[in-house]
Amino acid sequence: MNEVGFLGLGIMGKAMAMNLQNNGFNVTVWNRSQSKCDELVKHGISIGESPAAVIGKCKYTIAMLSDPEAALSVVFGKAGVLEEICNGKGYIDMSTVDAETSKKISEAIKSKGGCFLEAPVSGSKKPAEDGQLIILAAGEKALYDEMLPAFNVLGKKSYFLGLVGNGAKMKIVVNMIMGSMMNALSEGLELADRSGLDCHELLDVLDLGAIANPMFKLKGPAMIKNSYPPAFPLKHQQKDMRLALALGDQNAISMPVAAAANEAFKKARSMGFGDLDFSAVHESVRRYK
Ligand SMILES: NC(=O)C1=CN([C@@H]2O[C@H](COP(=O)(O)OP(=O)(O)OC[C@H]3O[C@@H](n4cnc5c(N)ncnc54)[C@H](OP(=O)(O)O)[C@@H]3O)[C@@H](O)[C@H]2O)C=CC1
Ligand SMILES: O=CC(=O)O
Repeated sequence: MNEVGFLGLGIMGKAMAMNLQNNGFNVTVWNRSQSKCDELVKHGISIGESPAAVIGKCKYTIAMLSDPEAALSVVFGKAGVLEEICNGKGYIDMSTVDAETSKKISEAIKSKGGCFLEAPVSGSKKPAEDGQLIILAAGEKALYDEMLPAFNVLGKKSYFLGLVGNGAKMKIVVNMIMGSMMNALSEGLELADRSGLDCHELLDVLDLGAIANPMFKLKGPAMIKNSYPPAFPLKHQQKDMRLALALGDQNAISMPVAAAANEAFKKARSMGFGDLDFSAVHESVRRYK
């Protein structure tokens, strides 16, 4: 397995496609905006003119797209995945979407004889560049086994979680927790600052105690400087909170903390911070001075 297709060259997709190419795979890419494909040609990566063209060329094709709408349109749209998927080909969607979207895609792929795996990832731009993602796969186990050489390049650990939908749900639950934690840090930094404390000392104290975590350590110093270079865009974190709240609705789980965090991310989006890092939710607290 060394010919792999890759659809979607955003922050994550570009890093993942490059990793595969640098580690012995021959990658063929497609992206809605052609300029992002052109940048990769100098690294030996080939370009397909549509999702269908990539599927036609490659036995295995990975997708890394922004949201459920994008994932569906690349599969069901004109010159989309469904036009060329067939017996003997595998489609692996690594985007963060809800379980219903994933199941819809799975059923369509299977109706054409293809194999499907959902495989969303935990870990951001840097883990994607370093091949240190956590892969949350579900769907056809045989395809999972065939994809392990690629997953071993992309990630530090892969899980097979069973039926399609379980990978999507696991990813959404993880990101719901992450989004709530980011809001707690934002409020904590603001409270420390406005009550006369040193925010760097707050981060030191947090880092020594029971709630130390890599996210606070990584994002905290930049947040103190009001700097939010996008690694995980805020608009995608808010999408994940929205999907988590919908999953909570389906299961009648009361989630007031997640609901409040979602409101803060929505506020930050309405303030124009959707394309910045999700830590920019800090601005929705800060600007209420
Ligand atoms: N960034 C991160 O830290 C992480 C992100 N994720 C998830 O991975 C996925 C990708 O994230 P990321 O790379 O950050 O996102 P980006 O916003 O950087 O990239 C999104 C990609 O989706 C494409 N796209 C958007 N809408 C459409 C559409 N209608 N049709 C076709 N293509 C479309 C974009 O194409 P174009 O270039 O033309 O706009 C681009 O290739 C998301 O689901 C996100 O939640 C998961 C883990 C970490
Ligand atoms: O989905 C985002 C991440 O950091 O994981």
